[in-house]
Amino acid sequence: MQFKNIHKSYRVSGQDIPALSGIDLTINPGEIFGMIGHSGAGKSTLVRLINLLERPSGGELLIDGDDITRFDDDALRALRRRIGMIFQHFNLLSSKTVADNVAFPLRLAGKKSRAETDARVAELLARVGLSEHASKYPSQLSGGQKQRVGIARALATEPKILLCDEATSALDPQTTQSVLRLLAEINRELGLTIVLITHEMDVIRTICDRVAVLDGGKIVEHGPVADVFLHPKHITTKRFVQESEHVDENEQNDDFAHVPGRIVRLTFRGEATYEPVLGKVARDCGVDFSILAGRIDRIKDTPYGQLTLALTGGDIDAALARFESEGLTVEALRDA
Ligand SMILES: Nc1ncnc2c1ncn2[C@@H]1O[C@H](COP(=O)(O)OP(=O)(O)OP(=O)(O)O)[C@@H](O)[C@H]1O
Repeated sequence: MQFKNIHKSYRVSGQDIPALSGIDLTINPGEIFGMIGHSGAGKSTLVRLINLLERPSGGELLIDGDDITRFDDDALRALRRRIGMIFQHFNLLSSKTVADNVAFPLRLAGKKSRAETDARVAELLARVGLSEHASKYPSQLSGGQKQRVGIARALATEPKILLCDEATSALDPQTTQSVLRLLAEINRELGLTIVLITHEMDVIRTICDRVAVLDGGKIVEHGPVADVFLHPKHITTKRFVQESEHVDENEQNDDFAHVPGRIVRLTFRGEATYEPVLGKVARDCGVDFSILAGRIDRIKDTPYGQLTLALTGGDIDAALARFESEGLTVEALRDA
C-alpha cells in the first residue's frame, strides 16, 4: 500500500480546511503498521482513505500497484471486500445476534449458501473465542467480546487488509491486551496486513512493526517501532514516549542537577538487554555509576532496557566506547 503525496481537505462553510498534507508512506504486506497522533492529527482521515470512505483531494493511493482513486464502482466494491475494518464503538447491529452480525457481510456479498455461511460463521466465532455466544445479542456482551464480534465480522470476507480505528480505546487495559493479542495472532496466522490508528503508545509498542507519528496532518516521523520510540527525534514523538513512561524530562533534569558526574542514557536491545555489560565495563574502566532512572520492557517481541546513569571516576570515554562496541546506544544527556 503506497500513499504518494496524498492531500485531503474538508469543505467547511465554503472553505477548504486541510486535514492531511503531503503524505508519502509505504505499508508492506503482512506488517502491523501503527499510526499515532493526538486528536485532530488526521489519523481517522488517513485510515478512511484506504477503503475510500473518504476520497483524497490529491495524490495517488496504490494498493497492489493500482491507484484505487481511479477505481469504478465494481472495482471499489471488490476492493472493500478485501479490506475489513473495526471501530472504537464496535458498530454492531443491536437487533441481530452475534452470529447474524458476523454473517451480515457474507449475506451482503451473496456468494455463499446458507450452509456455507453458517459454517464460516462458526469458524470465525471459534477463532475469536466466542462460539458459546453465537445466539446472544450485542447488549449481552462485554466490550472486549463486542470487539471480538467486530473482528470476526471484519474477517468474514477473507480480507487482505484489516483497518483498526481506535479499536481498543473504549476497553480497559487488560481487555485491550487480550484484543491486541488476538490481532497479533490473526496477523501471524492469516498473513493479514493490519493498519491501526491510536493515540496510545502502549498499543503501538505491544503489536506494531512500524509506526508513523502524525501531527497537524503530516507525518513527522516514521520507521520501525523500536527506532522511533527508543530514539524519538520529533517533539510530538518525544511527548508520546514521555507520557507513556510517566516521565517529565524537565522535572527529571532538575532532580539530576545535584548529581555529580557525566549523565548518559544507555539503550539495550534484544539479547543485550540481559547481558551483564554494565558491571563488566565499569570494572574494566574503573568507572563508578549510579542509576538515576531505568526501565526494562518489550517492543512487540523484543526486550529492551533504558538506563540513565551518572558516571564518575576512571576512564569514562573508554567506558562509553566499550558500551557502543557491545552494541548499546549511548546518548550523552549532560557532560560533567
Ligand atoms: N467530515 C469532516 N468534515 C470537516 N472536517 C473534518 C471532517 N472529518 C475530520 N475533519 C477535520 O480534519 C482534521 C483531522 O481529523 P481526523 O478525525 O482525521 O483526526 P484524528 O487524528 O482521527 O482525531 P480523533 O482522534 O479526534 O478522531 C480535524 O481538524 C477535523 O476537525
